[in-house]
Amino acid sequence: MFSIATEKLGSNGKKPFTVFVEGNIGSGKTTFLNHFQQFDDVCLLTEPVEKWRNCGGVNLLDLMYKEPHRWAMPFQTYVTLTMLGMHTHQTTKSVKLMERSLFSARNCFVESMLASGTLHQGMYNVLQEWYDFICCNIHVQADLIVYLQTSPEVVYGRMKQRARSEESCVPLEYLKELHELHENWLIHGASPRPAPVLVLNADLDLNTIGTEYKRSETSILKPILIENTNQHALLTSPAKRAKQDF
Ligand SMILES: Nc1ncnc2c1ncn2[C@@H]1O[C@H](COP(=O)(O)OP(=O)(O)OP(=O)(O)O)[C@@H](O)[C@H]1O
Repeated sequence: MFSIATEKLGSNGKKPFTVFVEGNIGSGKTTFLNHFQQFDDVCLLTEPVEKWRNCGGVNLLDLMYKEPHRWAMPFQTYVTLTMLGMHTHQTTKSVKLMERSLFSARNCFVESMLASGTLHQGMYNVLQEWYDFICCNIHVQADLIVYLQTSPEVVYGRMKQRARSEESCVPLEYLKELHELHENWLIHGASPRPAPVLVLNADLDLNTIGTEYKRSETSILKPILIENTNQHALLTSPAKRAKQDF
């Protein structure tokens, strides 16, 4: 057994407060991350979809949808690798905000692929051994999960509208199944949740969702707010004031 050192300590001497943004396809994870661009001390890690679309010139996402029985397994192994890259990404920022995680790949996508027969039981078992190995040997920081909760019909409409070529054949049924798997995991706790879950209503459209995003700010920016309060307290402490007066 060996272990791999991951997270570098942040500038404040602590590991970054790590938040996973989870939700169905088209739930607005990228838009949610973009909202936090305005905060300097937040490291944003968007999902590596572009890597999946171009793995050395091969579009694995497309192949996975076109020939699932053949490509689901290599696709999942690449998802595992690229997600691990995000989990072990080092930052000196106080907060790390990630789009998805190894946990949603494991608890939602891989489960769905086993149930539909896309993944053979043997392939599934190999993936489970990888996840267990990672869990035991690599520190995966998790402090909060933001669940962008949607209804399948709403995200189906958004998916059709954005018309990503690889997703043209994705049926509403698949989104319903992924929705149930997210709900079972994040709301009902059918699989272990690595951190507390904050649920937001992501059915709202772009004009009204800002209030939902704002609602999450205090929870996500907690370490920054605490740090600022401490600094403020230091600046206004009697000793500091005396020094300033002098
Ligand atoms: N572990 C996985 N296994 C299979 N497919 C996956 C996996 N993770 C993501 N995908 C696929 O990758 C594509 C991107 O999906 P995802 O929901 O992660 O992002 P998104 O829809 O771009 O996010 P959003 O619209 O919420 O910003 C989808 O077609 C989805 O089915």
